[in-house]
Amino acid sequence: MSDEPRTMFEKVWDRHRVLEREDGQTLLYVDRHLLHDGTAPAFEMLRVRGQKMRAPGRTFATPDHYMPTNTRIAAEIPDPALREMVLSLERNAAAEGFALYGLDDPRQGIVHVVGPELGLSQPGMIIVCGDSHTSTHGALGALAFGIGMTEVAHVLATQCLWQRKPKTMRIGIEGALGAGVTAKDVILHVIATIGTAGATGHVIEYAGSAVRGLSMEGRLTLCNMTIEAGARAGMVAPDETTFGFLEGRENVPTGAAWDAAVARWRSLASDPGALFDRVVEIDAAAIAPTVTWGTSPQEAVAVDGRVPDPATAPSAGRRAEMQEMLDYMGLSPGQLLAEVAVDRVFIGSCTNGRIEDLRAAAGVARGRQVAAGVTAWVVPGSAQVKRQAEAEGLDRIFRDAGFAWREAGCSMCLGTNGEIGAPGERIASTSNRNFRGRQGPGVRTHLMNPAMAAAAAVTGHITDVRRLMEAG
Ligand SMILES: CC(C)[C@H](C(=O)O)[C@@H](O)C(=O)O
Ligand code: SF4
Repeated sequence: MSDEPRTMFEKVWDRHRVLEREDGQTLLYVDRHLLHDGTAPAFEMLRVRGQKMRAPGRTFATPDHYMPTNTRIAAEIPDPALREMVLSLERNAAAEGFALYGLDDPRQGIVHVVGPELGLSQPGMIIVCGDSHTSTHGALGALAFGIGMTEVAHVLATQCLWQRKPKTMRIGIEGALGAGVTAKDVILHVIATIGTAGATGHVIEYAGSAVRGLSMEGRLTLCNMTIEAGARAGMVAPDETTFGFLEGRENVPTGAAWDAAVARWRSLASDPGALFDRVVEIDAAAIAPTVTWGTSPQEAVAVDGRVPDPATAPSAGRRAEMQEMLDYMGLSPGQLLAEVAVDRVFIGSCTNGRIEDLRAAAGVARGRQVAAGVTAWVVPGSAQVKRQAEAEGLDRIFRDAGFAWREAGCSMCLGTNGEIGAPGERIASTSNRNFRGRQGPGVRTHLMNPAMAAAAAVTGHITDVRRLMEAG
């Protein structure tokens, strides 16, 4: 290895290289393979080839996408195809011998909440999963990315993966975040700044004082939505926040092995002078609580702002695109965001379904009532988050305010098992994708942070949570 200063990404990449192919692809060793209940086709590929899994001990699974959040009994899944997804994961776990945190396991949950929570996701690892939001785990200083179904089969069979080396991007966020501004607002602001294709082909390292100041939950939210900027992965250098979060978790080393791991993890940070292919600077103080108005995560503005006017678009193409989004969203140019009424509220997902998110939402819901005509759901990101919230009495706060308190899973983020809105309904959602029809045919989604979603629930319209806080 040369003495050139290296980025954190390069250090992790170098340590996992098995061999290089002439066409520029690298074979990487995979430390952790996470599976969810959409993985059945990959096991079918193995069966067809007569292969067995290479390293079941490095593989961990949990049902999340296709399990409804009003029951824990797979037999009660109404759609036979979805039921089969969940049941086949159980059969494959039994046949191949990998760990399954099933429906009756206190560790079940959304795979991207469960990995960090159980200490399966650790600094310096390569972590893959057949799911785009695998970028989440990079918050711990891992190189974590989503892979396709044939790649899942390849990892199951070999524990290795061919990849082309991505480019690197450093996003520095310096300064202090304002009142009511969360990691969700930071990432929506980043995506609005660089665009949904802004980081295509890159691995982003988030750095700067505002990132250092984020909790682990906040960093997980930041890296989670990195994929919505087109990036391959997002990473944050491990520090005291990371170590404090990991220490004592189920799969984390203890005693002398812990000390050795921490020493190794400290050396992962990008070397001074390491070069990135692209550098972006963001002023933390310029970030407001942010809400999307369109049908792509980049169409986001400050909550105290107005719906943009297509007349101001820089090109005819963009003007037409904006107009189409406004038509779908049922919004008018120049309309105040804070005047837009909502029908439903969804608090949950791998972006914002962690304990800190539920605490923030409960802080707003406490002593208030869900507005008449609004249906509001809280769906914990994992069974462990649910138990913790219940131990803190958050479920009572939500229920007393009129929110539904559900079992852990992807739920309305993905919209399976009828956990969707009705056509034309508007949802304030803490999830990560506001694509057309994502939360049901004709449904309009506004992405925002958990406190703002709770504020929308109790006022019945999009609300600047800072105003609600001032009002007491
Ligand atoms: C179903 C799954 C493969 C998909 C993904 O890859 O992201 C889902 O999690 C999503 O959020 O749309
Ligand atoms: S919560 Fe949503 S984004 Fe996350 S894995 Fe599930 S469906 Fe995908």
